[in-house]
Amino acid sequence: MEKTLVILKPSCLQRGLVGEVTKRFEQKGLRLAGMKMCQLTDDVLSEHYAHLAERPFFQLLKDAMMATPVIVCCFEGVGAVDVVRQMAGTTNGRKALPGTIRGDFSMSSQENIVHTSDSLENAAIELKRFFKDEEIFDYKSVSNAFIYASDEV
Ligand SMILES: Nc1ncnc2c1ncn2[C@@H]1O[C@H](COP(=O)(O)OP(=O)(O)OP(=O)(O)O)[C@@H](O)[C@H]1O
Repeated sequence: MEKTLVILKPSCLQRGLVGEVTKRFEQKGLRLAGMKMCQLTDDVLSEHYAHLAERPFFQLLKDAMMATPVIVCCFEGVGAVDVVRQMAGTTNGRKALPGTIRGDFSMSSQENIVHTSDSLENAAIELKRFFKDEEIFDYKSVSNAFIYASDEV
């Protein structure tokens, strides 16, 4: 089953939106396969945001991501990477469409509530960055009765 990384950013925790954001993904039909609270470090953020290293806001972004712990989540489902990305909305909260997480809860490019993997390839890299293999639950290991109905067996 396709898996993607979601980071509930410090802005999500500070605004008290953890339940709301998680609820949206769950209600959509995505399945939570991993979740933990952790304090990010400058080193891991430099790796995670390496594509932004030359941007003027790079250090500010890293500082904002270390302002409080974050919650890293693994959601899974058919087409999960694109579904989650669409639900998050575009980077700038002021431009994100209403109905998306950023469109509904952010007025900022930086403090935009969630990070979501932007491709299947990056999702695999990012999940490895933030989770040990054993921290991702394998739903196939339990009875079929627990497997959420989906168009993929
Ligand atoms: N112009 C900006 N000013 C301040 N922060 C920014 C700006 N552009 C991007 N960021 C921050 O850097 C993060 C990563 O930027 P990127 O261009 O990869 O956007 P994204 O793929 O929509 O976001 P994410 O990777 O967090 O899902 C953004 O989510 C945001 O927090």
